[in-house]
Amino acid sequence: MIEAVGLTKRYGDKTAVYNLSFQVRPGSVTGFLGPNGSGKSTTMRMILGLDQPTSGRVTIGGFPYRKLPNAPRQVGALLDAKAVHGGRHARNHLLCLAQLSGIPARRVDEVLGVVGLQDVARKRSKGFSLGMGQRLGIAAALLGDPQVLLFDEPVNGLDPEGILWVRNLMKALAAEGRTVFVSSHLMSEMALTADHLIVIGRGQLLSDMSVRDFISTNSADFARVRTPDTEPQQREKLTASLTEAGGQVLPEQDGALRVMGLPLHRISDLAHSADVRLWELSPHQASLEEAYMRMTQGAVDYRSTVDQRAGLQQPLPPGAQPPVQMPVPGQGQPGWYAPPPPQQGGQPPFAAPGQPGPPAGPYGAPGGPGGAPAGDHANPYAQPAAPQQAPAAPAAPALTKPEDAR
Ligand SMILES: Nc1ncnc2c1ncn2[C@@H]1O[C@H](COP(=O)(O)OP(=O)(O)OP(=O)(O)O)[C@@H](O)[C@H]1O
Repeated sequence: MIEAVGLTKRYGDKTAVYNLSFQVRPGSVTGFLGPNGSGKSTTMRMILGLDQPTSGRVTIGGFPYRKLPNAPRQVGALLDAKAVHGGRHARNHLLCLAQLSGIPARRVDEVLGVVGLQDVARKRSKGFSLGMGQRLGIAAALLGDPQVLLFDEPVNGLDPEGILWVRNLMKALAAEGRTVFVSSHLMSEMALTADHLIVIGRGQLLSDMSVRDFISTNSADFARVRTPDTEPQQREKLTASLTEAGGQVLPEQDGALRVMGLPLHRISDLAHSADVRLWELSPHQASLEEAYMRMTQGAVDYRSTVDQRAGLQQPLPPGAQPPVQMPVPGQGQPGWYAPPPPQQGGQPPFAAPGQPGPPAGPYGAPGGPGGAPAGDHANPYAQPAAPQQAPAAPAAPALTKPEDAR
């Protein structure tokens, strides 16, 4: 188990992580979600002893990483897939890592097979695509057959087939009882991969709950109701009638109403009784991505001015509380963006009604046979598809993090 207690990290006057406490348990995939710059990588580096907390502590199995006996056999991590000596062959790179940690050479060939790089094992990694680099990084993480695995944005640069493979790999590793901690800024991906979610914004905890609870808390049903555009008084009349009947009514940016707490047939009856004509009455479900954006929108460091003009800061649904954000030294004023007044224009973030994406997902159960003995010759994670070939394309991947540019 990974446990953080009051974890805080400051770089000069910049607070990257503030008073973060959470637990990551074995046997499940825990998604670590947050917008760019929210402190995910910093937290992972502190877990791995690569950065010292300014205050608080984080332990793995009760030990800080640096005091963990035989750490490379217990903990594997993919932090930065580009941190590879590009002049080395993929196999040599893994061999060096294995030798440093006293891991037998045959394990190198095993993990190359696991990640589907066996056919390019003797190619220099500087010719690798971003996706191949990710696979090599994942191979390195798996080398010591560790019980605890950390992956920082593992699907970065992967094609859809690669994303599906990573998703199944994570689930298979967790099904074997391992602790799997995966960071991402994509809610949709985590909803399909993770069992549990830890959401942070500006280095602070925003949510810590199972995916199931996150979905039931955040993807409430609602109805969209539209009255004739030419008769605004009809809209007001209906709003009053629905509110009086116990419904929660929010204006949508396109002039429709979002109604919660009343079934469709009741809305229809109420409109009829109030002598209001309807142009639209349709059932919807708020998407998980929308809930995540709402949760983190006050904690986004980098925001397009176009987003602001377009009203991408969404109102809270009735009853929902904005995340409590304590002022953090070095982070300026924490903010919750108030809903724009209905007349100010703007659009909801998603044109179509959302699909919450059940955690089981369209891809079914984990691919690996749970409980397969470690080091078994049968490859529990191997993908059926052919490995990617060495690309002719240039290798230089796009910089993805602000710190890469430093
Ligand atoms: N070594 C450093 N020195 C100064 N500031 C840093 C350093 N490392 C991170 N930061 C800052 O701390 C904050 C958190 O960064 P971090 O990389 O942990 O976020 P992240 O959630 O992993 O972001 P991303 O999703 O973009 O990778 C950012 O504002 C970042 O610029």
